[in-house]
Amino acid sequence: MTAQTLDGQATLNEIKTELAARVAALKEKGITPGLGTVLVGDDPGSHWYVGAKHRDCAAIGIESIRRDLPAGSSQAEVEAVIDELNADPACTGFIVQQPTGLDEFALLSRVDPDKDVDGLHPVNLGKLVLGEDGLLPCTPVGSIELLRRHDVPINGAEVVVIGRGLTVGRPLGLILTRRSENATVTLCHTGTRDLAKHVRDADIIVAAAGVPGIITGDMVKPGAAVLDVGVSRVDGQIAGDVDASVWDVAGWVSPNPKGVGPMTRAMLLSNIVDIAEKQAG
Ligand SMILES: Nc1nc(=O)c2c([nH]1)NC[C@@H]1CN(c3ccc(C(=O)N[C@@H](CCC(=O)O)C(=O)O)cc3)C=[N+]21
Repeated sequence: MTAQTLDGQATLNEIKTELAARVAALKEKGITPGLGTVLVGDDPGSHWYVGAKHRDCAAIGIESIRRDLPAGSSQAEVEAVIDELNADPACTGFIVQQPTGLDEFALLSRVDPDKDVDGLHPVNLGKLVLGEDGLLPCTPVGSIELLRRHDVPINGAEVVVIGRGLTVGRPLGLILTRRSENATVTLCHTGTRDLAKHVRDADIIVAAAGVPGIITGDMVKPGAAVLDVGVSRVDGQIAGDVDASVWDVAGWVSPNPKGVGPMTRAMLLSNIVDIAEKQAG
């Protein structure tokens, strides 16, 4: 048996077509959505992600507002740019990428929660915990959307999430246990004593550990859906958390690259269009 591919690249293209129509309808009402990015430093990976996000925007009619700051920028310099984008009516929403070395919590908290298209502002994470509507983080929602669009059943499913990080594992556990998703979630992490024991029972496995090949075929229940979210670099190549042996056992696997990465970008675009539509009334 070989698993069905959860093709994130093809799904991104499908979602872009849908969003382009919604952006066109907004433009007829005189509204042009705009995505802002604040990028600090010269990490090549981060530059690639930000570039890809602006290319996605251009393809569907969203304006780009790009602010690249040099490595070593001060807290006050980054905060001034955040204040500027908070106040800019052309900026529907924005993200702050790679502020390593600075007080990240202070930066996140300074973003207007209504423009927080990363869904990582404490108000939006708090709303998620409280069960109120707010902006949601892109990678968890993109992972769920990838499953939905391939008809992988989520309601009642046993899901094992590996990784408790802020951008994926922790919010994903919260989203999947909402009534609207209704999954049973086991959240595994570096303190988990017997990972294989938990993974064995899962209908859906979300590997976001950042440990290359940590999920192997012998750990997976036949027919399970496996999402490979982990991104490591081995000899310059992207290495996911999912070993090649999983493809012979699983029912569905998301490749890496071209799996969850493009879906993260799709949900960023979707968050922007959602905000613009709400403003349009
Ligand atoms: N504030 C903030 N927001 C982010 O959304 C954010 C961030 N910081 N820091 C870094 C991570 C990483 N990230 C990715 C987005 C798309 C791909 C993606 O589309 N990757 C392609 C190709 C990757 C390649 O070939 O290099 C793929 O998976 O097929 C990957 C990674 C967003 N991030």
